[in-house]
Amino acid sequence: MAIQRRFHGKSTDANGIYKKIRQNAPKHAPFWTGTRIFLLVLMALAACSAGWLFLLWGDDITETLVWQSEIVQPPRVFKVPCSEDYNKYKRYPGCTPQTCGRAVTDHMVTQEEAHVLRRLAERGLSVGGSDGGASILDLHSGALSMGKQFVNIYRYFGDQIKEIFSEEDFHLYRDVRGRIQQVIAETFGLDASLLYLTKPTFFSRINSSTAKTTHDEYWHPHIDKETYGSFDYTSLLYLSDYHTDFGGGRFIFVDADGNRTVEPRVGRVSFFSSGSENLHRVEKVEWGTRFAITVSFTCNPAHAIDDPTLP
Ligand SMILES: O=C(O)CCC(=O)C(=O)O
Ligand SMILES: [Fe+2]
Repeated sequence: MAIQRRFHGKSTDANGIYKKIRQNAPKHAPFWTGTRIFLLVLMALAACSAGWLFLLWGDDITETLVWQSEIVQPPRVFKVPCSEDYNKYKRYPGCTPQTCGRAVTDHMVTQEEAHVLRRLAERGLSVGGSDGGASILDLHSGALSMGKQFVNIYRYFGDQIKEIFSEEDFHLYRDVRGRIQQVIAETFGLDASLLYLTKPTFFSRINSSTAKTTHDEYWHPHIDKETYGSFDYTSLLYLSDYHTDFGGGRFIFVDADGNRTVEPRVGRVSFFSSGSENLHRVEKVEWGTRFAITVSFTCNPAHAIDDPTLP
């Protein structure tokens, strides 16, 4: 009852207020009608633009850090605060990440060099390859995906390996990794001689076929320092073009406030500190074939590996 009485009281007051508003309202309404139409048009335009942006960016991309069509000369650097991850490991002054971030440059490796490396990967992987998803070729350990497992390409082919790879190929591979090491050191303010190549460093080939084993599921979000242990800096050299050679397959940084992507381009080098500040994944490849090299670096000399040489 009490509630009913209060409701009636308020209702009477409210009626009075509405009457006052109506009395004070201007008699001519055209101004309001025009504004309403203007607002409706504005809302329709906003909805259309949102639709276009949706089509352009896909459903889960907040920002494209570098588009495939761009040519980035000096590294484009995006700083991010370092995670605590590095505190769990021995610190190496002059190398252990103190400034963290991501960077991309198209200026370190020419398109011709990238094409030579891609042909190397094509030849190596053509003799093996997984049953679906991603296949890898590691010139350091010799690991090559084959069906549902891996073989050692050097043992498998013996002397015939020289029919697949040449000294020049290996020379270029070593040279390119040296340049990448240099640009990482310059960008993060490190002493390049305190940075060491580490494992796994490998070529990847990804297509739209269904992965048959967990090894070949390349699309899961991950932190390189957790996944691989020794990594302090990860770099990726792309050997094929997003849009032209393959669809899907963009590299995505999975940040708390959204997803930021790097679109692969032949000769593009993308590099970043390997801790959880750079959680990332690769979008599923929808068509075509995507080639890349993951070149990894550590600050811990105990995890250093040598450059590969032809046996
Ligand atoms: O190929 C890429 O773009 C990323 C590969 C990657 O995340 C990795 O090798 O850890
Ligand atoms: Fe990774």
